[in-house]
Amino acid sequence: TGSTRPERILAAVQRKATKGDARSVVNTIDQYCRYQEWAMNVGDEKGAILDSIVCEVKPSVMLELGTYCGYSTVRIASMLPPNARLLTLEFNPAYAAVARQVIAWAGVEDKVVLIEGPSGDWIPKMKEEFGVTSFDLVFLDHWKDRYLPDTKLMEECGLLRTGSILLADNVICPGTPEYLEYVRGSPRYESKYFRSHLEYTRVEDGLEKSVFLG
Ligand SMILES: O=C(NCCO)c1cc(-c2ccc(F)cc2)cc(O)c1O
Ligand SMILES: [Mg+2]
Repeated sequence: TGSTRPERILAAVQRKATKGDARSVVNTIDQYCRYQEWAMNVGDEKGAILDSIVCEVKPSVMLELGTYCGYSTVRIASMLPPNARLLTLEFNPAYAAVARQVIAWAGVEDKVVLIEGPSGDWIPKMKEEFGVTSFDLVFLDHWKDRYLPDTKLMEECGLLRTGSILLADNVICPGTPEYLEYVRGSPRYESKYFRSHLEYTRVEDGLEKSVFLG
């Protein structure tokens, strides 16, 4: 049995990135996925938009839905102050196993809590299990048909406060039509589209930033 794509990405990180240097981990993954084999990381172009929003919000408590290999986890964590926390949720145990090692190699494990399992099960437990009051910023990058149900669940569980920001990847490709319709049509959100491209390609994609108004 051969290696998996996430395992090959991890191998590239452990071979080429400087241990403890988060930016070199990010650059190594971008290099590998642009020139060796494509993978579904948010990537460098959309990643720069993500960086600007993380810098603007300066979240104390942030949630990422969909860890995959930990590329955006590392990218975000490298921009957070020491006392800030990034909770990241991954359903797929094989992805989570790789992400843990990428996060450790980058040296950001102290700011990251990686949680394995279904978002629908974990979101209602965030307060009791992780002492979360509300999220300052949520990055949605998991199964596209879970963006809307999980957003409604976060509302219902009181995990969003006035000013909480949702940042959603892939709203064009693969697309999240029901989610877009909801946040753009709801009086409870102020939404804005950041046009970009699908990671490492010329295909259109973008990020939707939605501020929860309470
Ligand atoms: O499914 C995705 N994420 C959740 C994984 O657990 C995902 C997929 C794609 C993509 C795939 C295949 C294609 F042809 C185009 C896009 C891109 C992404 O950025 C993604 O986040
Ligand atoms: Mg994505």
